Amino acid sequence: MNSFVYIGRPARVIFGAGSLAQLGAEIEALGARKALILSTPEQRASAERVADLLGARAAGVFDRAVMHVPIETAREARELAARLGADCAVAIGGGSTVGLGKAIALDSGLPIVAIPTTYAGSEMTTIFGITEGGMKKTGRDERVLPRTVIYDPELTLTLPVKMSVTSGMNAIAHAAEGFYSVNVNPIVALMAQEGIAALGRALPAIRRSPQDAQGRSDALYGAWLCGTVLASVDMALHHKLCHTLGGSFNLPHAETHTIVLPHALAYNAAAAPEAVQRVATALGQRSSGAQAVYDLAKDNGAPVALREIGMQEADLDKACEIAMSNQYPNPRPLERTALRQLLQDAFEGVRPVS
Ligand SMILES: NC(=O)C1=CN([C@@H]2O[C@H](COP(=O)(O)OP(=O)(O)OC[C@H]3O[C@@H](n4cnc5c(N)ncnc54)[C@H](O)[C@@H]3O)[C@@H](O)[C@H]2O)C=CC1
Ligand SMILES: O=C(O)/C=C\C(=O)CC(=O)O
Repeated sequence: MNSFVYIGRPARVIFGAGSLAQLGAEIEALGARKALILSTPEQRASAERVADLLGARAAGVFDRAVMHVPIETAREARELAARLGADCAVAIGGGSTVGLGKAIALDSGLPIVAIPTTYAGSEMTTIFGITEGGMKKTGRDERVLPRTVIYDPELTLTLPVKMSVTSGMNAIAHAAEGFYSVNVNPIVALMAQEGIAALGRALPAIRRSPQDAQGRSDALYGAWLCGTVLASVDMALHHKLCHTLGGSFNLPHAETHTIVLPHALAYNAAAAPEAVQRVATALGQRSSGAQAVYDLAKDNGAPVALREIGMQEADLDKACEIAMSNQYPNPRPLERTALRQLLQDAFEGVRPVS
C-alpha cells in the first residue's frame, strides 16, 4: 500500500429516525443556551417545529436561506444572531441552509448544529460558498464544519422523489470523483464504496415508495459517507464543470450534477479505469461506471439532458472556454475538443457508449 494522509474531522453525528428529539440535549452538550434557527422560506414550518422543541432555548428563526449564500443574507443572519444573543445556530434543510450556517460560522465562530434534509452532504465538509456581486467564492475552512449533525430520516420523507434522486446523485458524484482523486486513500475509498452502494439501494426504493423508511435511512447514511469523501479529498473535472454550469448559466445544482456525472466519468474512464469501474461495482452493475450512473438517474425519473434544465445550446462553446481556462488535477488532461463533446453529450442526454 502506498503511503497516504487521512484527516478525521471531529463532527458528532446523531443518526436515526426520531433523532431530532435529541436536539435540546445536543445544544446543551455544546455548552450553548440560545439557538438561532435557520431555514429556507419553504421550510419555515420545520424551523418552527424546531423552535417549539427548543422552547426557551430558541432565540428566533431566520427563514431566508437561498441557494449559493448571498453575502447580504449571511450578514443579516449574523447580525440577527448577535442581536438576539444566540450562542449557536441550528440549520435545518439542504445544502443552501447548511451553507448559510457555514457563512455565519466563518466570521463569528458560532457553533453550528446541522440537521440535513437533503443528500447534498455539505454538513460533513469544511467547504463554504458565498456569493458577492454575482460571483460565488468557495473555500475550505475548519471553522465552518458543523459541530453536531443530526441525521433524522423522518425529516426527509417530504423531499419530493425527483429532488431525492437528483440530490442522491449529487452525493454519488462526491464519492465517484473521490475514487480517482489525486489524494484518494484507502479509507476514503471505503467510504466512497459504501456511500454509493447505500444510495444505489435507496434511490429506487424511494422512487417506488417515498415513505420507505429503510430507503430514506440508507440515503442519509450514504449522503453522510459521500459528504465525508468530498470533505477529505480534492474533486476534479466533474465538480469543476458543475460549478461552471451552475455559476455562469444559473443551472440548478443537484440536477446539473445528475446530468454531467455520466459524461465526466466517461471522459475519465480510460485514464482511471479501475476507479471509474468501482462506481459500477458499488452500484452492483456490470455496465461501465458512466452507464451505471446514467441508468440509475434515468430509471428513477431524473433529468439526463442539460437541455431539459434550461441550458442553451448556443452557450456550450462559452461553457467549454470557461472550463478550459481553469486548469486543475484530473485523471485525463483537459482537451478542448473532447470537453466540448462531453458538453454536447450532456446537453443531448445521450447514454455514454462505454
Ligand atoms: N459546501 C459543501 O460542501 C456543499 C455545498 N452544496 C451547496 O448546497 C446547495 C444545494 O443544496 P441542495 O441540498 O441541493 O438544495 P437546497 O438546500 O437549495 O434545497 C432545495 C429545496 O428543497 C427544499 N427542501 C430541502 N429539504 C426538504 C425536505 N426534506 N422536504 C421538502 N423540501 C425540502 C428546500 O427548502 C429548497 O427549497 C448549493 O448551493 C451547493 O453549492 C452542496 C453540496 C456540498
Ligand atoms: O459550491 C459550494 O457551495 C461548495 C461545494 C459544492 O457545492 C459541492 C458540490 O458541487 O456539490
